[in-house]
Amino acid sequence: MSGELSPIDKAKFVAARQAAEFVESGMRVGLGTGSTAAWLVRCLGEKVREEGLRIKGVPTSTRTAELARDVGLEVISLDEAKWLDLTIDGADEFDTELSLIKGGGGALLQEKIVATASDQMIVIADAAKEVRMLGGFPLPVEVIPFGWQSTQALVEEILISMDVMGRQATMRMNGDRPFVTDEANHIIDLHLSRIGNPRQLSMVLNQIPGVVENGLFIDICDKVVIGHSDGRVEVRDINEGTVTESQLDFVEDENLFRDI
Ligand SMILES: O=C[C@H](O)[C@H](O)[C@H](O)COP(=O)(O)O
Repeated sequence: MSGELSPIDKAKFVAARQAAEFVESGMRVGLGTGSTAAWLVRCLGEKVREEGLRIKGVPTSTRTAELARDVGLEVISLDEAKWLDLTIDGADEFDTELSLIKGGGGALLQEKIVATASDQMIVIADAAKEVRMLGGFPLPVEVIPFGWQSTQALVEEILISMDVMGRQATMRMNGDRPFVTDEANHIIDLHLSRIGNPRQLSMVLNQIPGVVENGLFIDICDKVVIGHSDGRVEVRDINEGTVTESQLDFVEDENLFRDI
């Protein structure tokens, strides 16, 4: 990638740049997956090279692990880290309670395990990810391949019984084959348009035997760093209820602009 960033990439970049300031030397840091999290990984790589930041990173997917190593981060497994100081990740949607939909890139399982094993989770997002009610983005549900069609039928039955809007469930495809996650599972996307009670839906979905996990992150995220394409960054904190705002410059750094 070279030259001018698109407005959306500028927004993702400034969110990542700001969030990288929460990372301190000595920390064990969960590294999210996706295009926004990739900016974070690049920013951390830059801080390691330029400022001597010393951290151990736990990636949430094979592609994040690859990028993290490429930019010079020390990568360890969650089992080696056991517990993390902080996880920084992207999201597909967030609401006013900082509940999230994640898994657009299929990494929701590792992402939820890593975020839950962290003292703090910070989400980085462009402003378009903010919604009044979750559900506009299809909700990913990770299922084991064995009997996935029966699992999908059970999911659909539950959506009907809960009277959830939309109700359509589709197998995520990669070409003409089902998409396969890092854990060798499949993803069923639920096209719901609005999720009135995300907590209840999450609990009910996870009770179906073939369901491994779903992309609703409830009471996991502590802060959202929201980037705008003009360089403005807002930070919302669930505990302190604070909103801070700052303005970041775009930094022309060839290393940061490498393709994922
Ligand atoms: O599985 C993917 C992750 O949950 C991503 O963090 C999420 O889809 C957001 O991705 P992006 O930053 O590319 O919009």
